[in-house]
Amino acid sequence: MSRKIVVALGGNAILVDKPTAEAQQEALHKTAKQLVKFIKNGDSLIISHGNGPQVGNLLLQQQAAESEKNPVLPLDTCVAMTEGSIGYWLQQAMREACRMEGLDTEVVSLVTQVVVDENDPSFHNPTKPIGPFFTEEEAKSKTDGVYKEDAGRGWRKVVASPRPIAIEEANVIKRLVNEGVVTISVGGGGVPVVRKGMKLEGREAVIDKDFASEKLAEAVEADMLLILTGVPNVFIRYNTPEQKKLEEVTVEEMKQYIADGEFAPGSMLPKVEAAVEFVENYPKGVAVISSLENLDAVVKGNSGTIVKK
Ligand SMILES: Nc1ncnc2c1ncn2[C@@H]1O[C@H](COP(=O)(O)OP(=O)(O)O)[C@@H](O)[C@H]1O
Ligand SMILES: NC(=O)OP(=O)(O)O
Repeated sequence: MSRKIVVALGGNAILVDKPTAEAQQEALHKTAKQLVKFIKNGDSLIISHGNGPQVGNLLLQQQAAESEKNPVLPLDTCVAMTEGSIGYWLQQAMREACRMEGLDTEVVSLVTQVVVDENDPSFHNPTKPIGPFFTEEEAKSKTDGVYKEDAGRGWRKVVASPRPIAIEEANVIKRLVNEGVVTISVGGGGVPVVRKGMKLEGREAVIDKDFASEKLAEAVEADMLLILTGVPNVFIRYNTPEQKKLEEVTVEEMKQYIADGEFAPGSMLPKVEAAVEFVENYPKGVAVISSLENLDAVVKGNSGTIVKK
């Protein structure tokens, strides 16, 4: 049976070790070889991806070269730039992976605008980590914004991350999906915009790609929201001797684990919250959190952490 699958690619699908264009393209070629298995299986793929490391690096490059003739561009524009660059790498990789399997599937990436509330409290409380990791000492000497500790992995710049409300280009994405085109959209969470009468205005922020992917999954009425990250399953009591793998979990059970504080805010919590939100808002669908390495089993539908009504 053909399924509509929104797959949200996490950091390790794009940036494995080196942040060079070449290394990221190589990682995306490996990712595409895995993802093409869904297409071979007859499924429709609706792809989204993160941009946290890339958008932070782009800002640093701009700051390093700043002059009157070469000003630093606003963050919403930088999100659009990274959505474009990663989208380009990914559409090239997906097209090649399809051809290698004898498939002539069309692939397109779209710079997507995502509507947010201009009064979202996150504009006054930055939480979204971007760019490279620093030591505490390095971070405390920075003067270009707020730096916070990121889930035990080091210190990173943090920026506002409003919740997505609607995807401006949802209808065109749906049309492309219905025509059998593999779409790459809401990359980096999409460009944050607010509605001002007839106009859309960009806002300096980075939307969480898991929440934006959830909105995308609702918009296309996906059978599955698949969040791919660095672990094959979500765990409770993670990183302790009593850690336990979650396999099939109901929305109510997952909500209880969230309330018990089982998931780290900067890493696993947004994924679990996005999974719960999708199944609550679109109960016909399921949400799966797993890793690229585990994809063969996920394609068969019996692996990863599966959140169901
Ligand atoms: N409860 C948990 N269960 C599984 N992994 C967890 C948990 N808490 C934190 N993690 C870590 O969070 C990571 C996912 O967050 P992150 O790397 O920020 O996401 P992304 O893959 O989108 O870049 C996992 O690879 C794992 O190392
Ligand atoms: N925008 C976003 O959520 O990016 P990461 O997943 O790379 O943090």
